[in-house]
Amino acid sequence: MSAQRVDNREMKEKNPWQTPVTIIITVIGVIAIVALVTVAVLQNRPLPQKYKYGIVLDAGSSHTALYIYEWPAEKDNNTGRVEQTHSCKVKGPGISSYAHDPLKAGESLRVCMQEAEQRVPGKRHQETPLYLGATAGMRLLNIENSSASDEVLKAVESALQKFPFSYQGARILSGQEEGAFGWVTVNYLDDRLTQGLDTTGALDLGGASTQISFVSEKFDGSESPSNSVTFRLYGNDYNLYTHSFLCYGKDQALRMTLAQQTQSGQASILDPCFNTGYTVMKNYSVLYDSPCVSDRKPQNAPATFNQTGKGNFTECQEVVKSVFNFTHCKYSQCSFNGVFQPLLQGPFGAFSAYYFVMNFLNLTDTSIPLKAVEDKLNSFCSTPWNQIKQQHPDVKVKYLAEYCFSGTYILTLLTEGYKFDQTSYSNIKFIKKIKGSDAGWTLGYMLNLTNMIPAEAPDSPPLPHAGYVSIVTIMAVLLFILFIVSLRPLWPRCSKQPQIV
Ligand SMILES: O=P(O)(O)OP(=O)(O)OP(=O)(O)OC[C@H]1O[C@@H](n2cnc3c(O)ncnc32)[C@H](O)[C@@H]1O
Repeated sequence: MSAQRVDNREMKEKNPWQTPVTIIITVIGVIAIVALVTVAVLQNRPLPQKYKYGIVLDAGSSHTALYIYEWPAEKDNNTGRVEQTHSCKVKGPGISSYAHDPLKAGESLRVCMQEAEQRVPGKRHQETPLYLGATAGMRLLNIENSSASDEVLKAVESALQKFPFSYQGARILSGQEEGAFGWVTVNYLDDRLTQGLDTTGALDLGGASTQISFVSEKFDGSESPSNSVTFRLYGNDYNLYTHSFLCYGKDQALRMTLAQQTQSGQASILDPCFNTGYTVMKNYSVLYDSPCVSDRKPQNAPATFNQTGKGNFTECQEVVKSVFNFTHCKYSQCSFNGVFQPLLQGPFGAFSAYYFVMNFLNLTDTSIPLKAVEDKLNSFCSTPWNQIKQQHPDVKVKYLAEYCFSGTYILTLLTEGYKFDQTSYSNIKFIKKIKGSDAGWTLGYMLNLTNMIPAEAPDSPPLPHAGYVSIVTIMAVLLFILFIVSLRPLWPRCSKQPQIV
């Protein structure tokens, strides 16, 4: 018995693992490593995300829409992070239609603005920039009656200032800005700018104007400087070709085709761009009340005329072509109306009315031959109006009645106007949204005004949280192993027989 006790005591003395100092060192080592990993996990955990907001009102010719954008607060300069979180369509017509009662233009925005108050968190209201940009409807009103357009903008401004956001102004965008910001939006949402990828062109068809914007190797801006916009974005230089055709939005283009058909001031017309059986009475002074046609109003015309559908695509295309001027061009090449256009290049995103119309007509597949597009339009235009109405009871009658014209106009604008051929047509994608955000000029406008697209590429991001934690954990485990190995001389040799001294 007593010999065994002596043995145990001697084994303890030989095995330093069992000495208090070694135990304390080991415990401290383990605690230090656990603390290191814990600090790595806890301290570097991302803080709960805070967001910033921006509001843009698109005051178009046909209507106004409000968009709310959101992005993580600490990543203003990062890429592809701004998203549209809400949109609101203002009831009623565009603000330019309130020229005779400007206060109503301001009032019309109230419901959507109240919605924005609900959607943006209260504590962010004051720092949220609010912009209103007016497009071709107001451009036309400004041409026609500049004091009326000033009054409308003033009324809109005072209505917007009543809301708790950081109001940044209401102004009329130039056609060039509208085209360029539409192009920025499309390429930003596609993540093409950050990565310096080849860009996508932008085709925007509004109610009163239409824009074409694209980058072409053949275009350096020298042949037509007024069509050139240069950008330096994320460290890359872009020389963008852009042109906005005022009056070539689909509503004003329709006016022009009607003006073309009523030049002799007749009391009725047989319109090939409307379905057979469609008939409506129109007012001459209302039709010609636009700078796009006002100088062509026939003398001695009656007050009204009857428009009756004839439903003939080929004849419709002839009327549509007559509103384009293809004869003079002082440049190496032109689209139409003597406007320079370089060679089409790359893919294109076509949005706004391009999408609404082609989507309705089931013509968004651009891989089909152009002949098939014509055939489909031919068949749609020749369908009697009654049948069209029966087949689409839920579609707004105004849109429904105009689809034959709108489809024919879009095909003519693209192929005869911009010179898309079978190959380049298949590079067009009709789009409404990209990653949840509407395609249009508003996002590009806000990104520009809030300086959210840097000229130079931002520094590469630090290690992500998960990577950081993994590295610290691996280092800690290695340290622990090293620590254990460094104590090797002190390891007990339990397998060996205790030495009897
Ligand atoms: O840019 P501007 O020229 O000022 O015009 P806008 O901003 O009012 O233009 P939109 O893109 O909102 O709309 C373009 C056109 O499409 C029409 N539109 C809207 N929804 C449509 C639908 O579902 N089907 C057919 N047309 C539609 C609308 O009336 C306009 O004529």
